[in-house]
Amino acid sequence: MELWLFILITISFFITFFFFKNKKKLPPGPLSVPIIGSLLWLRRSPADIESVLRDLHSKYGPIFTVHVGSHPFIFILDRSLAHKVLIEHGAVFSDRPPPPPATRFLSMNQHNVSSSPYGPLWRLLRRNLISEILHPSRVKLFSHGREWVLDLLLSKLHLQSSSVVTAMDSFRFAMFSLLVLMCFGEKLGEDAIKAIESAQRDLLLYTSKLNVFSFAPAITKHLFRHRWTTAFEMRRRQKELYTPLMTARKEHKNTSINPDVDDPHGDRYVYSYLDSLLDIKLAEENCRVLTDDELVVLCSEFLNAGTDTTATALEWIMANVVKYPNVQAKMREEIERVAGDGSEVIKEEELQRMVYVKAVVMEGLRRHPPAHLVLPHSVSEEIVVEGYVIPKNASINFGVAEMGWDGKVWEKPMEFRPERFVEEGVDVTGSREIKMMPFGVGRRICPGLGLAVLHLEYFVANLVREFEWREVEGEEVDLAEKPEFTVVMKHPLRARIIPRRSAAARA
Ligand code: HEM
Repeated sequence: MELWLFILITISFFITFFFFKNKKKLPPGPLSVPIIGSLLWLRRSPADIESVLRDLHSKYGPIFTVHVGSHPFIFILDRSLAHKVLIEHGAVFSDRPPPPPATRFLSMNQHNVSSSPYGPLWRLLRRNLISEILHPSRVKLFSHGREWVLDLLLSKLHLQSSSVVTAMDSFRFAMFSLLVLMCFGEKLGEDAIKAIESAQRDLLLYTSKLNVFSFAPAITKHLFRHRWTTAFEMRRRQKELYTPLMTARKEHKNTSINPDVDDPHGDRYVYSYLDSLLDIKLAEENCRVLTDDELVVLCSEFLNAGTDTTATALEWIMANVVKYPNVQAKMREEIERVAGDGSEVIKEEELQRMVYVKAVVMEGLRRHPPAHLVLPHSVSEEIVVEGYVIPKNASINFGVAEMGWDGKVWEKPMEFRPERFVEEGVDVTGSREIKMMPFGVGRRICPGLGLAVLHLEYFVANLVREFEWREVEGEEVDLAEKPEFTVVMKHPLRARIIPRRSAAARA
């Protein structure tokens, strides 16, 4: 064959190949300008991004694509389509996109529940978390911990009751202390908990700075090297704080103490999340146990996943309780009817009979979901949805807030009306139909759903029983939002709290 003919055939082959390759019809979206478009997108604030997504939804419909670099981000803001992909095609849509290479150390190469690919490791870690810690029978074992933390929280609030309280810090600390107990099995002192909390938080807030590594990692890794080393140093600090706790638990495991009897420190020994992780053997990797770095990553995930999410939801709910005295009065009436007006705290069994308290919590999660998007999903194989190709390298996300605010399902969706859940309950798992999805739906649904709802009901009911929550004179509660790790109140809740019973009655 002549050389020129060979070259011509080769060129035609490549042109045809790329033509067909590029012909894949991705969901529609704005034209992307390489590099400049990506840089502009990366510079946007999270608040901006949400309003852009809303505009793109009205322009392009229920599913659309945004390109950052060569990476397609696909968004679904429509309830029925979300149901179709997350429930009907759940096995395909439950993967996670790989993190940028420069940040892989944060998840120890995806060796945790939230970032591991849909496969045997994820199944093992998730099943362990649910069956050993988050199953209702296990959650019950920590009721003493909830009473302990509630008592600390109420005592702290009582000390501030003559002045104005900014509640969020106390809420976050309470949720964190509870999770530390469930994670390490120990009731640590306030200073120790605070040290771990600040190490966690520093790293968590810093991770948003690592987003730059998603774009041209070969270059950004050198340009932003300082960010990488800072995050690395923060992880080292975290490990330093965890090490004595891990050592204590390993020693406990080796001394064959009967877990059903009291431990040498006088506290009841309760099997903790860390204990369950120490018992894991990775079948796919010669049955090895988890390394210390992997234990740090998994414990850190447990503490992060359940703290800000629950504390944020608690703050939003209490903000509405302060803003709407009629809601507070109805709760108060129900609490008294079910639990009497004795001096004890509300018991977890009593919550089951508090229909209105439960409705307030659900309405809070619908109107103010702590996460407006879920964690990014990806598909395990290329699939066509509504005539569009969803490629394997795409990150896929879902508009949680938009779904809970859909006027086709909810009358006056932006109003805070717990009554809607008294008349008719809702299935937040969305298995038949999605009406709201504050915890995601499908195979990656939040495994902490039950624990989070229990914590919210327990703390909301007891906070309302203990204090009357009032607006600060001249300061209307402002429900403006600000996206951080979760979507928090732009102006944190400040309230005047008046004890409903004397300190003597509490004692
Ligand atoms: C109000 C509180 C909470 C909210 C609103 C919430 C919300 C969410 C959401 C939206 C997701 C992502 C679902 C997806 O990717 O499709 C998620 C995942 C997750 N959550 Fe929660 N969460 C809360 C509390 C908790 C608690 C208390 C824990 C555990 C202690 C927890 C552990 C996790 C884990 C491990 C994942 C990853 C699941 C997986 O990838 O398989 N969350 N959560």
